[in-house]
Order: sequence, then structure tokens, then C-alpha cells
Amino acid sequence: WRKLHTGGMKGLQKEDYMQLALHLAESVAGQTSPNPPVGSVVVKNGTIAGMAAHLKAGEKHAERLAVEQAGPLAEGAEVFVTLEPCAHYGKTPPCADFLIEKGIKTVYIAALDPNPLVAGKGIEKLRQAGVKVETGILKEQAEKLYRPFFHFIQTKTPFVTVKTAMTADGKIASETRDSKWITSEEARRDARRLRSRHDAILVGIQTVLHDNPLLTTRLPHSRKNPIRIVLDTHLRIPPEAKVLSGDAPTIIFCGSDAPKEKEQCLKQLDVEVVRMPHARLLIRDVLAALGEKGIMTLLVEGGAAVNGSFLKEGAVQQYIFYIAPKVIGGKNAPSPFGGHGFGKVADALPLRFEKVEQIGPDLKITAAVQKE
Ligand SMILES: Nc1c(/N=C/[C@H](O)[C@H](O)[C@H](O)COP(=O)(O)O)[nH]c(=O)[nH]c1=O
Repeated sequence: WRKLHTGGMKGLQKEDYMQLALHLAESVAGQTSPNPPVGSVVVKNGTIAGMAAHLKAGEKHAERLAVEQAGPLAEGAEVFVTLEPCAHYGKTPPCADFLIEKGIKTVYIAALDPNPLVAGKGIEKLRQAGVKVETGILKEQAEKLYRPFFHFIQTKTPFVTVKTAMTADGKIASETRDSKWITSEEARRDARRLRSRHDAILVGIQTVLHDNPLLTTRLPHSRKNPIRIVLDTHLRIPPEAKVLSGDAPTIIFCGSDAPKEKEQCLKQLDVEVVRMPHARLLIRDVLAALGEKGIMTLLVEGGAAVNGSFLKEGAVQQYIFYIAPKVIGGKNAPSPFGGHGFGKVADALPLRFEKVEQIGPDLKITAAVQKE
């Protein structure tokens, strides 16, 4: 990437072009759901003849846009693409056929598609047509970017991130349940940016009753607000709750016994109410329903009760902890995870700390759940 900035185009290696394609893909992550974010670069005689990202589900794919930009230069060109070109008719015609038709000489691919319907088919089509194909360039970086998409394809449920903010002694509020504010404005802005990269954000009714959150991004030039989801078994949410405002779509999940008249009143507020088949809300049923709606990434902002159920259910793929340099104390001050947790330390959920950053005065730890 530095080479692209400083050394001009001369002497670029294939990894440099793939890095550019990955930067393009990373820049659209969060806006292409339920499609993956893909970037592509077309190179002819050592110069960049096209570069593009897939911008929105249903619109043209990255490699098609980049090759179209190249025009007549596409003949005999090299194409770098972050995910294996599609070989099947989705909302748009297959890219593999398009690349063949345009006379592309070589296709470099970072990550292979895990979808059994398409895995390897695009590559096979290209090779049968005499196109040279090389895979696995910057594979690790691409597979990290595609973790949510791969999870969604394989499980048909959203990739779940739990975000929580706590003091250095692990409290999300004081004993009197005051929580304004644990972390700094910079950290809370960073958390709202995290929201803007998610398809949906979920909280429990306790958080609505205690914090009355708006659950929007409220960032300049930010993309659309995520869908707001509230787990509210008995439909206790007050009609004047801020989360019922018109700033973003809101879906409330309730149990089978929730009062019907409350459901009607919420529907008057243009709020979607999903009545689940059991009296108790089961996390796996909620996730299946969200997957059905094409929600690929879900940010769970708790509070403690909901976080506790997601933890117990093993339904989380990533945790993001914001830690403030403060000590609040109090044996009854709430911690991020309610419920009874795991009885033995040996049964604690194993994580892998992937990134530790300082955001203003606070720490931000991004942790992946270790595959069991
Ligand atoms: N109390 C804190 C948080 N509190 C998070 C709450 O769950 C809720 O999201 C907040 O009330 C924000 O609501 P809204 O959507 O912005 O209106 N989250 C944080 O990152 N730091 C804190 O100090």
C-alpha cells in the first residue's frame, strides 16, 4: 500500500495489487449485506486499468465494474479479486463467464468461497476456458474480512459481536445503576462507528428501561442506521421509549404469552413485533429469524441479562470490550454478563485477543471466540 503511495506503480508485486483490492473491499464492509464486501483491481502492462468494489447487494460485482473501467485494455489483462468470482446466476450474471468473454489472461484470488454451491466452480470455469488462476494471495487477511460472511453462509445466522463497556474493575454501572458515562466520548463515538458497520443492533428490555437508548449511529456522513432489535418477552417496553422513534427500523421479539393488545399498540407505532413460538425467548430462534431476514452481522449491546444468555448459548463469534480507567466498586454493581455464568474457571469461554487499542483514555480489546 505504501509502495502504491510512494514508489509509483513500478515494481509492484501481485501482493500489492491484492492489498489494494482488499482495501477497497474493507472500505465497503457493512454496506453490501447480505453479499460479501469484494474489491477488484485490473492490471495491464504494470499499470492499473480498473479498480472497484461491489457497492450494494443487487448491483454489479467488483470484478465486473473494474473490468468495465478497463475497456479495451481488459483483453489480456490480469484481474485481482478478493473473493472467488461467482459462477452462478444470482441477482447479476456470473462474473466467471464475463471475465472469460473479456479475454482476461490471469485471475488472482485471495479467498475461496465457502458456499458449497459455488466453491471452486468459478475457478474451474476460468481454467477450462484457458484463463490462468492463482489463489491464496493475502489469504489470511481476506479470510479475516470474510469471517462474518462465511459464518452467515455456513450457519444462515448472523455473525454476532457482543460489545460491552466497563470500568477497570469490570462494572457496567454503579450499585445505584448509574452508568453515565463509563467510557469517554471518543470511545462511545467509536462504539457508534461499530454500530454503523453492522446490519442490526440488539439490546434487552432491561437496557431500554434503564438507559432508554436511541441505538442509532448519529455520526456525520454515516450510512443508514442499523435495524434496532429489542428482546422483550412480555412486551414491557413503554410506548414513549426512544428506541421506538422513527430514526431506524425497530423489531421487537416477544414470547408466545405476551399481551396481544400491547402488540397491537406497538404495531400502530410502525414497529415490527415478532411473536416467538415459546413463552421464553430462545436466542437460537431469534438468530434463525434474523438470518431469515438477511441480517449478516449483529451487534449485541446487552445489557447484562441478554449478554449472559448469549454467552451461555455460545452464540457469540466476537467480543469487543471497552475498558475505562476508573474503579467504581460495589459488590452489587452489575458486571457485563448476568445469569450464573460457568461454574468452573476451566469452563470459561476461551477467547483470543486479536487487537488492543487505546481510544482516548480507554482501552478497546477485540477478541475472537476460540473455535471449540
Ligand atoms: N454507559 C455506557 C454505554 N452504555 C450503553 C447503553 O447500553 C446504551 O447503548 C447507551 O445508553 C447509549 O445509548 P444511545 O444509543 O447512544 O442513545 N456504552 C458505552 O460505550 N459507554 C458507556 O459509558
